[in-house]
Amino acid sequence: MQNNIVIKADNLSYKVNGVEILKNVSFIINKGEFVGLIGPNGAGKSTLAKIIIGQIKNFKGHVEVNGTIGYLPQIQTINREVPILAIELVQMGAYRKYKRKLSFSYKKATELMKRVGLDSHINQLVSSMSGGELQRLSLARALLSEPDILILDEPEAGVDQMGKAQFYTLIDEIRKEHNITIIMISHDIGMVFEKCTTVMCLNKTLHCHGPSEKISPEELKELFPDFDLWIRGKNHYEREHKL
Ligand SMILES: Nc1ncnc2c1ncn2[C@@H]1O[C@H](COP(=O)(O)OP(=O)(O)OP(=O)(O)O)[C@@H](O)[C@H]1O
Repeated sequence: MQNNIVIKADNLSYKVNGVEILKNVSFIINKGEFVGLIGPNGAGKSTLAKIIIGQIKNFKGHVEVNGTIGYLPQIQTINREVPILAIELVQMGAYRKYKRKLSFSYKKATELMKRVGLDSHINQLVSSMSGGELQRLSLARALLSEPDILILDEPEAGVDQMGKAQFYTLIDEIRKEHNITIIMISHDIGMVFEKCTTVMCLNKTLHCHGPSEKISPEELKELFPDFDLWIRGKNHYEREHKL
């Protein structure tokens, strides 16, 4: 694989109980891209992410990953009832890398919590944190193992519009600071077109894929026939904020 390619997928297909979830999906993602992965409910976005991270193995086709991956699952999957402190949740991100010696990761976890704006929450119970705070906490946890690629599954769920915009900006800054590649699954088409360098539109097959400015509203309308928010980027954002 060429040096600048971090993920190469060839003809990925996946069925569950005879039902086709993904069909002949092929793409290349280059180092440093900020990819927005969009598509309607049930399009196969999370399934594709699980194939890339190696959680699903019985697919057809081939996927090659050049680098380590940090994964932020959907926020709803985090069990908020476990009595654990915020800093401990972040340290858990080093579980594999430091082989259980969590004390090694304390300093780094503290630095990352500061970077995501949670320095005053270090000793707070996870159960008492807000949705937006929890999302940034998960980001710090995923960054602890210094991944080359970060995959985020709907990080904006449960976060208000302003929180969303701040989170996307934070992700973009971190992408540049750490020189990492980001794949973000999202339902916020406007935000994706504003912040991501590349857009992938999936609905079982890959409908369109390319630089965000090259994807036409017509292509999006084809994927989201009932969707009236295809007016891209800034216009959509300004409308949302009534600027
Ligand atoms: N283990 C499974 N058993 C049965 N069906 C599954 C399984 N995993 C995924 N599916 C189905 O595959 C389809 C794609 O699911 P997936 O979660 O990948 O979609 P998605 O694009 O991430 O959707 P959403 O935007 O709603 O989160 C859905 O119809 C889902 O019900």
